[in-house]
Amino acid sequence: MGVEICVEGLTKSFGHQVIWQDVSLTLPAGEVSVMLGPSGTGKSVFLKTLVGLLKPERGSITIQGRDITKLREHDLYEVRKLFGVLFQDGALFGSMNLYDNIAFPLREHTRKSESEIRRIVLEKMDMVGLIGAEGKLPGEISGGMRKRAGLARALVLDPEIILFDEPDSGLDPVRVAYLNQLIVDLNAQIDATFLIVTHDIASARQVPDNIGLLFRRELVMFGPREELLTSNEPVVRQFLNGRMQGPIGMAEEKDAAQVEQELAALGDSDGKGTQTPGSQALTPRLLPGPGIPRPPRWEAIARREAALHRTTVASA
Ligand SMILES: Nc1ncnc2c1ncn2[C@@H]1O[C@H](COP(=O)(O)OP(=O)(O)OP(=O)(O)O)[C@@H](O)[C@H]1O
Repeated sequence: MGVEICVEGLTKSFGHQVIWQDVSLTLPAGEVSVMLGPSGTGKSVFLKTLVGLLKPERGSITIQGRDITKLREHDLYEVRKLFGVLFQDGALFGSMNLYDNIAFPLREHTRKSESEIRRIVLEKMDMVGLIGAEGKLPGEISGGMRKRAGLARALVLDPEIILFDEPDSGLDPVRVAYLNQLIVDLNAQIDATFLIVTHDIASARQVPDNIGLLFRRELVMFGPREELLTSNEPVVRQFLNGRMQGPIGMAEEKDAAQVEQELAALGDSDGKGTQTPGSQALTPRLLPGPGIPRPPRWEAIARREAALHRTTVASA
């Protein structure tokens, strides 16, 4: 069914370098959340901290009533079984064919028979559209197929939470569209809690229930997709529109006067986000494919989005 992850007051540093501080958010059970942020703002560090690979200095991460930042290695090992992680390059073993790569967690962490393992591996390969490629080596297949193989491997232990680290990196737009559909379909089918780190704005607009944005060592915003997409907060707007004008600079932050000037030139209020709330366009959400029932939460989301649409139309 997926589990909720509740993060409170989380701070992570490496030596004197604070990566982010006082991050608080709740990833709702079974929902898809996306974490955005300029390069180097610590999105991958956030994923690694959630899964217990990095220890934060302060704050808590509560999963099923336990603060995983306080767990000893043995208990952490148990909690990690709740997670499936899709690393950027799929993180496959180059010398093993896809079947053995995907079977690996089952052989390592369970006592299932080879026939049971075969059933599970083929089921997951089917879910990600890789049937027939069992004997291929990772080096013989495309980047998109490697991602899907990594995803099948992340699924074999039936995780409650799946973390995706830039699943779309290095893929062409068509492969990204297929992968996004696969993510939405999978979420509807297995109901796990998904957190996706991505730079792809089109994906961030269409796929998640919730969006977060890390910037200047802080979580600028985290909330329902429609709230972020219609937000007038300058950092959020700049990032979601992928433009140069705004608080986010090439290498460092810009000064306030420059930001104000740029936003004024764009006709974007006074740079302080004082436009009418909800005046930004809301991209339609990506729906599960034919034959895949929509999860129950979709009705409530559709009502929320329709209400927001009515407000937008009324204020236009
Ligand atoms: N193990 C580590 N030790 C020291 N510094 C680290 C470590 N891991 C990450 N960092 C630093 O943390 C910062 C954030 O890195 P991270 O990879 O999480 O950023 P990101 O937002 O995922 O970037 P990108 O979008 O470019 O992938 C970087 O400055 C990086 O050098």
